[in-house]
Amino acid sequence: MVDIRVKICGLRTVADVAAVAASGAAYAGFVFFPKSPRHLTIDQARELTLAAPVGLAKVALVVDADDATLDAITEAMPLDMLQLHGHESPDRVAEIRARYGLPVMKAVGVADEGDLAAVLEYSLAADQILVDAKPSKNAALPGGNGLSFDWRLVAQRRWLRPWMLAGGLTPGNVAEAIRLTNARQVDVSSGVELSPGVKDAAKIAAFVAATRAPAVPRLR
Ligand SMILES: O=C(O)c1ccccc1N[C@@H]1O[C@H](COP(=O)(O)O)[C@@H](O)[C@H]1O
Repeated sequence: MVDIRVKICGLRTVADVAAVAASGAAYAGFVFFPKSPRHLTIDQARELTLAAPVGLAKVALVVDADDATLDAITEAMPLDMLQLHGHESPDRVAEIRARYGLPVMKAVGVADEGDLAAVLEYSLAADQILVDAKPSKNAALPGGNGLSFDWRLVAQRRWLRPWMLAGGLTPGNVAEAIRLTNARQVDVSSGVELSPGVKDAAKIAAFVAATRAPAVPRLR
């Protein structure tokens, strides 16, 4: 059985961190985007990252952040990865990667085949690509909307960089998403919540368990 690496994003409490660690997820995501119900202050995020056990990778999610914001975040807490979820150009991604010495995951929004060109564009600059659903034009958030895309668009894709599937995943659909796409990494936020920003330990455990289920057939 292939071990699928799971990222649970948008943690807001020490109990969330404990639930994610207990679930066997590989990554814990912390959101720095004031419009999000999952937004953390630097002090809040510092407390959560310090509570994370060794082995749980701590990911800071930012949206078009400037250097001052990134300086403040990276100086205040231990991090293992930066997730760029805005309109950062490939040059800006490379600049951030060099400046902070942390692996960078660039989010690419997908609604149709044409959007996949961006995966190649960012593959030289970023360490990983997050393939997420493209938000609607009037969406308040660039991610974390519980919106999925047609997974067949990324079925069996092989790219230069490791990639992670995101967008509208839930404990109920993640096994099928993995089966269809052959993704080795998955990311979820709203699908493991009781309400926006309120994570549920049982849903987190069920989500990770669903990625481990022997019923998930491998395609090769
Ligand atoms: O979660 C947020 O609030 C968020 C805010 C701004 C940008 C991205 C955000 N979340 C990311 O979006 C994916 C998909 O979310 P969902 O599972 O569809 O709710 C999530 O995993 C985060 O990486």
